[in-house]
Amino acid sequence: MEIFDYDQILLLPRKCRVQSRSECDASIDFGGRRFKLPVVPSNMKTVVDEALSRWLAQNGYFYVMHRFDLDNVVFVREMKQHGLYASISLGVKAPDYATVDQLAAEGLAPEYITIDIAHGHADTVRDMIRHIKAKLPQSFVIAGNVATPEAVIDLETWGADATKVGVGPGKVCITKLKTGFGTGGWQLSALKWCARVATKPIIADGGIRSHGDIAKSIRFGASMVMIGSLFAGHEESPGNTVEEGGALYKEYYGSASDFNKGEYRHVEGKRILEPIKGKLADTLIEMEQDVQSSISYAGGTKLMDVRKVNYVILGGDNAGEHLFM
Ligand SMILES: NC(=O)C1=CN([C@@H]2O[C@H](COP(=O)(O)OP(=O)(O)OC[C@H]3O[C@@H](n4cnc5c(N)ncnc54)[C@H](OP(=O)(O)O)[C@@H]3O)[C@@H](O)[C@H]2O)C=CC1
Ligand SMILES: Nc1nc2c(ncn2[C@@H]2O[C@H](COP(=O)(O)O)[C@@H](O)[C@H]2O)c(=O)[nH]1
Repeated sequence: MEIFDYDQILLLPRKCRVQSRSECDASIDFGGRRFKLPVVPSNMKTVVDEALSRWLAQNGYFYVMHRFDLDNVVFVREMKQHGLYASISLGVKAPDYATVDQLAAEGLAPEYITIDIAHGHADTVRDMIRHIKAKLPQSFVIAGNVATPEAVIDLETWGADATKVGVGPGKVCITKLKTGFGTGGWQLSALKWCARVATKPIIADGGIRSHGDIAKSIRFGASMVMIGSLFAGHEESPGNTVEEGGALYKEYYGSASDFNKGEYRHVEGKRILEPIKGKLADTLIEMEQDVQSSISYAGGTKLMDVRKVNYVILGGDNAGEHLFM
């Protein structure tokens, strides 16, 4: 098996088929809706909040609201009152079951539910998928996070409509250091490995450091890319603003950090400061333009044309050119 990460891969251009990059369509169909970009901000407290969720839904982007210190039922009700789709996160504990029951009792099926725990290849996730499918059969269920083909096969078999791949590649992640496990350092090849067996969409989660990594994720099998650090630090980002040495930063912390948990127990995340980088809407427009350019380099006109390109691995034992996935 080849082991590589984003910075060791370059995609190879194919003959251009468009007159202008504006002809390239970066949108994606995901769970029955079409979104402008194959990108979703991480469901973390310093990345997304209610206001951003509303804005993303109103402007044609996918979002997943986080699940911390939040009344999911109120959130879903308000999104629906605004005529917007609802996309929530759940864990696997008793209060999460109660949320599903209450949503079902009130006839408030969210369009998307993401079961979001650190070790998603677990019986607890199987049971939660089954509970959601019984109570809220209309909801599109995303389950994770996982790192192996076996896990993808199990989650799909248990009824997940999409899986989320990535254990430990995140910028504020310390899972690798604390546990010795994960896809940190080889996330892109883990994605490729998982995509080989997937029959449903995959969300590649974590490790994106530049916009070109979005096209690389699509090339290796993702339908959607979850991004934390590149989205944290915008003017609208929910993290607190911190001034240091005359410069302004926003805090970005892991969901399994003591900052998020409120206690130092099973900590697998840390806090960093992200330089403030302007408006989120501008970054999304730049991302769309960059993905359009990726599609044009792929010799295509639509996002999935990126899947057709060859690639090279730079350096290391696996270095070489690859004609097919
Ligand atoms: N993508 C990634 O690499 C990672 C992401 N995270 C994020 O942090 C947040 C908190 O995650 P999490 O701690 O799972 O959520 P929860 O605190 O809600 O825990 C979920 C359940 O899974 C159990 N659990 C957690 N980790 C393990 C494990 N390694 N083995 C067996 N059982 C486990 C917990 O029990 P108990 O606590 O008693 O063990 C609990 O019952 C989530 O948003 C998650 O996505 C966290 C780590 C890695
Ligand atoms: N191991 C941990 N992973 C975490 C934690 N909180 C969030 N995450 C994951 O990171 C990505 C974002 O990665 P980035 O490289 O884009 O910044 C996020 O979507 C989660 O999957 C954590 O505390 N520990």
